[in-house]
Amino acid sequence: MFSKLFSSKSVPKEQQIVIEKFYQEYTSDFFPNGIATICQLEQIVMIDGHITLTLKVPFACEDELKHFAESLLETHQISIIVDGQLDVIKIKKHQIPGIKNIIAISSGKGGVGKSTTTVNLAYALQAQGARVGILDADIYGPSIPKMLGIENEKVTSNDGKLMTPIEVNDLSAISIGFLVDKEDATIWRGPMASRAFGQLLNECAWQDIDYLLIDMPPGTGDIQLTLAQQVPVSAAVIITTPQDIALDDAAKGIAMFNKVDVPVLGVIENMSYHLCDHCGEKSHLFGSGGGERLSEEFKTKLLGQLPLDITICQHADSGKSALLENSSGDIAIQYRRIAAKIAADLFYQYDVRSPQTSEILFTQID
Ligand SMILES: Nc1ncnc2c1ncn2[C@@H]1O[C@H](COP(=O)(O)OP(=O)(O)OP(=O)(O)O)[C@@H](O)[C@H]1O
Repeated sequence: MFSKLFSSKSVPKEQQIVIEKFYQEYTSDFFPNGIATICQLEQIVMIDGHITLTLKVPFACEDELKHFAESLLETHQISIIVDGQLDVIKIKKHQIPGIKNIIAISSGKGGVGKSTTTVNLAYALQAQGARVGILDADIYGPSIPKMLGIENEKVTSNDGKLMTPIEVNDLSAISIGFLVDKEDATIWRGPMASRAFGQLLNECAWQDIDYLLIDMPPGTGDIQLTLAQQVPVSAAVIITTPQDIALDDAAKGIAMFNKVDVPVLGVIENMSYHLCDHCGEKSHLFGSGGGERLSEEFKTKLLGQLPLDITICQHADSGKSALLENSSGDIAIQYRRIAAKIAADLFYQYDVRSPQTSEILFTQID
């Protein structure tokens, strides 16, 4: 089977054999059953003097592919470049053109950092190789335009029918904030808000979006329930802070998604701790262990714990992100890791519901 794949004459035979064996046996947190059962090996060729392994990958995990190359170098002293060709699997069937998967980012309570986390996760998914969009469904308090540094933008249309999302740093974004003044939207009520939201989703010219993150309005009222039911959401992620009150509300959020059969991928505990600038000591200003207890109680995952950090706040206020400003810093790395977990868990969600071999899984999807 592999003779065809390894036909390049320029990659020495002994190295090909070692790489093939390593690929066949490699497992990690992201590939518990082996990378070979999930990713499709396309070719191993020499490009510009570098051994290049091309893989078709069904979820965004650029960092994990780098880790694969580093492990090979460490164990066998063979240096390769992994060229991950992302071909994201559509988890839930839907008719919205230009979008593969929709992920709701939700919080039971306002002010826990849902919009900030949405923006940073969007950049982090992008850093993992994906094309990402953000839909700001926070009709009453759209903060995404400001956090993306595009608050003065207004939506246009290329064809006179569909809205063209605003492009910023290769993200596509749409928000009620691009259509009406903030003050106008705050007086909208139930049906009007739902209609506006439906338009943002369905009447927008989305293009090649692997993951559309929806910044949900905070809370678990009628509007949130309607949105969760109306939209073909593949999965939800819950943002909370460690305070009891936020955790109680986050629990209501998980219960709401359970009620409408939307899988909850996990909980992100934001403002989880603070690192002292001087001594580096970790202090849990709002308590500790809450996110963990919550995820255990609801049999979901604690996807990550993010610090309370002034730079996160400053970046959000000035339309920036740690992912762009300091991409190798600790904060960026944490967001990237959470993003890869979300992408992987979303994929495995499909695998769990359809327990077939990965080969069948690839051919089965449209
Ligand atoms: N990890 C963090 N460290 C420091 N500041 C943060 C962090 N996360 C968010 N913030 C700040 O907290 C404030 C609230 O964040 P954000 O607007 O994202 O919350 P939200 O949950 O979306 O609120 P709402 O639901 O009311 O829209 C912002 O000023 C933001 O910069």
